[in-house]
Amino acid sequence: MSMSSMRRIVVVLLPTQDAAEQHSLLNAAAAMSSDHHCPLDIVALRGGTQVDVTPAPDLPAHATWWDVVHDGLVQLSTDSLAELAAQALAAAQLAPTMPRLVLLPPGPDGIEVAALLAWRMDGAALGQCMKLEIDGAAVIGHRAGHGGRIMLTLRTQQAQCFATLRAETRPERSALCIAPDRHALALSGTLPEACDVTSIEQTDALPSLEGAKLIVSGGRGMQGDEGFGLLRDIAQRLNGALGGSLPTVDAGWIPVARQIGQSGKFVSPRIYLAVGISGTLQHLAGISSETTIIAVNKDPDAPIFSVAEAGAVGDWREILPALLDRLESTAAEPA
Ligand SMILES: Cc1cc2nc3c(=O)[nH]c(=O)nc-3n(C[C@H](O)[C@H](O)[C@H](O)COP(=O)(O)OP(=O)(O)OC[C@H]3O[C@@H](n4cnc5c(N)ncnc54)[C@H](O)[C@@H]3O)c2cc1C
Repeated sequence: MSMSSMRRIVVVLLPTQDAAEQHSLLNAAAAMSSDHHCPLDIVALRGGTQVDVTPAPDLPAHATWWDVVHDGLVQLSTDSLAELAAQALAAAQLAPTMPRLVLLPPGPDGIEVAALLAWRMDGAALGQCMKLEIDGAAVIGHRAGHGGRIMLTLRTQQAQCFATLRAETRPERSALCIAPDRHALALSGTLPEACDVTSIEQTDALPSLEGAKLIVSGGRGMQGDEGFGLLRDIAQRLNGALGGSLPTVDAGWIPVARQIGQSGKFVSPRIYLAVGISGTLQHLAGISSETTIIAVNKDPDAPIFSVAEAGAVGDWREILPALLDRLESTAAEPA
């Protein structure tokens, strides 16, 4: 491969991202770097009080890890993170003359920081991609548009490209660990001033998907509000969060903030109860490979059963009321 078509891959890890998302991105970036013989740098950002990220996934031997700490990074706003990322890219001297593909973890913070960096560095912003290819001097990004209703293919030759990447397939559980070439960088450049934050009380009584240890999730098979009412009661009993597939958001049964999948949220609970969900790749792409899936579906051949650790074949109309009764009677039993 000629140097002119060589592209450096730089992964920027944010302190606001959860470990499963970071590992999934690192696995995908490592595979791309090995396939295309591209240099790979990982820039892990954190404030002075945050714990550092251990380079756990199986990284290629040629990877370089930059542990970047800034004592002034207290407020984790996307403006501060973008500023720190820009300072880190300059300080780590990641050959700005070589074309770069800069990758951030998927999710709202990653998307915003990628866009801010593209704007600052006059590069191409490819948005939240499900797949990225390097074809000579070009980078090709595949991503969903209009909430997953159309697929976009974006091709750019720009030297600086910025994207988030959520891999299409569930990454393998990673084998630990090749320690990459590791450097520490302490930065002290000015960061944007902290702004006042006003908290707005949530109207939704259930916990949000972010950080939830248990998620009760429904699909098109729930057929409406009655089914989702039962799921909500079960989630409340178990102190879990409520989620759903894309069609349930389209139907207005749950808010878009609770959509799980490729064009929705990435979640990594310990347990994911999937009811009336068929288990398409686009839905499973939003669930960590570390999560234990329990499925309820009336179709024994539904693909969700091939990834579920336990399940029940049957109609939710029979299974869920019995489950709720059981939870209520257990709660009522004297301790
Ligand atoms: C680019 C792109 C992005 C996408 N992004 C997402 C995304 O982020 N999230 C997402 O979810 N989808 C996404 N999709 C859509 C995805 O392809 C599927 O259409 C969707 O995941 C299917 O949702 P579902 O499982 O709820 O519905 P279905 O596939 O229709 O499955 C319904 C299931 O319910 C079962 N069922 C029916 N009645 C009952 C009953 N009474 N009791 C028990 N089981 C019952 C059926 O057997 C069936 O398995 C995306 C698609 C594209 C092209």
